[in-house]
Amino acid sequence: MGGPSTIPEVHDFLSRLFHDHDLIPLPMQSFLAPVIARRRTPQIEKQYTEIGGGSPILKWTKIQGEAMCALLDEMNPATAPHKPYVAFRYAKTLTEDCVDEMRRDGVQRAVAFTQYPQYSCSTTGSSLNELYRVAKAKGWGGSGEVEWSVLDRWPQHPGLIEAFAHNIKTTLATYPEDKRNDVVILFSAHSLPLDIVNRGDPYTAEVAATVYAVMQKLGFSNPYRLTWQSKVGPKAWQGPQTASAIEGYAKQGTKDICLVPIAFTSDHIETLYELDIEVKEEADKLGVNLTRAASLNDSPIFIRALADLMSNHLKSYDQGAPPTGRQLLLRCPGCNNPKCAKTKDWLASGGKNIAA
Ligand SMILES: C=CC1=C(C)c2cc3[nH]c(cc4nc(cc5[nH]c(cc1n2)c(C)c5CCC(=O)O)C(CCC(=O)O)=C4C)c(C)c3C=C
Ligand code: FES
Ligand SMILES: [Fe+2]
Repeated sequence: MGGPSTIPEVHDFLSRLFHDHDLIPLPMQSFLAPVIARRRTPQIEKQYTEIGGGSPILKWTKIQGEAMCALLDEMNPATAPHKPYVAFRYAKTLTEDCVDEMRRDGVQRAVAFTQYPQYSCSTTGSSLNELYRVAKAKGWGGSGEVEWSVLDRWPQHPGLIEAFAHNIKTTLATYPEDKRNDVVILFSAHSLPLDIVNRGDPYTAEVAATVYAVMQKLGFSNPYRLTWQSKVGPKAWQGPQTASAIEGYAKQGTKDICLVPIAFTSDHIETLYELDIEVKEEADKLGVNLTRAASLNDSPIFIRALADLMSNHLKSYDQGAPPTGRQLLLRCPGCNNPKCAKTKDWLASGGKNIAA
């Protein structure tokens, strides 16, 4: 997805986001998207200003990619050297610029590695559809110049689970020992509109799978719930919302809550503004002592997990595994987006067969 690194980039970021029919299918999209983007820009600019003048997502993604590749060069000398490229959906580096850069470098073998641990057609699906669109438009996919494979989801990778559990334990350790196990752990994920959930999107189930695995790793030491944040617009979204869950628990007498962002691997506006400023202020008013587990960012456990995932992926590919997992090839039962079918066929062929 990416985020604007500076305030002047906010408008273009929002404009691309609202033009994305895979994320937000609007009627008369090319007319409405610029209107909504323009109307929303001042408020979002203010939020990015409050978190230091931009999104740190590019910084973290580069750090993670470079550190992962340094480890991979040691773990997998057979496929070295490894080089990370960033393909954001709505901010720089955009997928089209990333593809140009890869082409200039003469890349012959590439892995599309989603940085969303849990798969949603609105996020990873949209990014893969964009990769297909760009490759086709530039005559790159299907040209035989490059061989693609895909790492499309990793909601329960043991290293990911360990990295989350480690950061949670670090935060819980700040509580007095006699209160520590009573702290309610509130896992918070970006919500989805219910029509997307009901279309059969895998995200809700995969986020829940991550949460359960983390709690298992923690030995179910604390009571916990999964709640959903960042609802936008008038539609019905997956609930309960994180802010109302805190309100509900405050009414029930809960004093200590530890928030855990579970569907992003680095900080951005949803953690730094929505959780740390907006939700925190509300919790203070309700008399709830709210803490937050750190995002994974440059966690060495997490970076080792990325390298391990990629190393296993490259090794099994070299031993004859297909370019994509089976799960990527199954469309949502309610999918009526023809782009999904074309992208999946293209990826199943390792980026070799482009549809006419
Ligand atoms: C797992 C992550 C995300 C899912 C799933 C997701 C779905 C989703 N989002 C919107 C609408 C908006 N999202 C916006 C910002 C935004 N979204 C995510 C992640 C997920 N979105 C991130 C990381 C960010 C912020 C990037 C940053 O730099 O911090 C925005 C823009 C901000 C705003 O206007 O409030 C919108 C709009 C929908 C409709 C959707 C599912 C269909
Ligand atoms: S919307 Fe899920 S596969 Fe098309
Ligand atoms: Fe979003």
